[in-house]
Amino acid sequence: MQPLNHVLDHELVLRDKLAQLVDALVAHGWFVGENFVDAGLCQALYVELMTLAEHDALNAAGIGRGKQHSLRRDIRGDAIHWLDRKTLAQRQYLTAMGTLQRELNHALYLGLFEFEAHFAHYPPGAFYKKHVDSFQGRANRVVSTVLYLNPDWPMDGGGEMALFDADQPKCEVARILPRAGTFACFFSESVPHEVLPTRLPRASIAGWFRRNASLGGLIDPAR
Ligand SMILES: O=C(O)CCC(=O)C(=O)O
Ligand SMILES: [Fe+2]
Repeated sequence: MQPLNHVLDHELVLRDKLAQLVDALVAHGWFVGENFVDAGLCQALYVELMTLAEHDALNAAGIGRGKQHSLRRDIRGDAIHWLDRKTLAQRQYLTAMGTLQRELNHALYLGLFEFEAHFAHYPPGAFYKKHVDSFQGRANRVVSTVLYLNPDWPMDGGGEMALFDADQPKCEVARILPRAGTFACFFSESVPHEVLPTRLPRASIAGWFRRNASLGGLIDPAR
């Protein structure tokens, strides 16, 4: 059995991390934390994604949802695999996101009811042009998340995520190196962001907390 103070330490570290995340979301609309997710878990997720990539088990990512879905390599060049809870590492990550969902609902009354996420692999040269993850009036994606998985990332590796100010979308406010353990989240509707062209294979998990949005009797398509 773990000594009680050890368990309490962990609990306090988690509380502190979640409080920092919530404060940043409220103040700026976005949060970035380095070493935010356990290194062993990131390593397991990285191995899983790279194995999927080696076995051609990823699908070219598109834009738009439902009938509007289309492939646009001029807009985004990643290949994806939706998390399906089949491995322990995925279940551990989804459990952590469940904790974050409860905290966001508790602190910000966001009414989040679901989390969807996919692995993403950007081969050298790939990028994702500036966009927002959810359009006003169709706000079923409320909070976007990204966990980076590459064990090392050189300063000249490219592939950073640039975040832009919600009120001044031309104004870049952060540039994030995609290093394992770094976790970013932001409001899906208001924070424009972009993946700069990568020079190395780039591994991540993009995820979204959703609210149910059925439109005029139409059930919103899941993806
Ligand atoms: O991988 C990233 O840094 C961001 C990915 C992204 O913007 C998306 O998948 O919508
Ligand atoms: Fe995005």
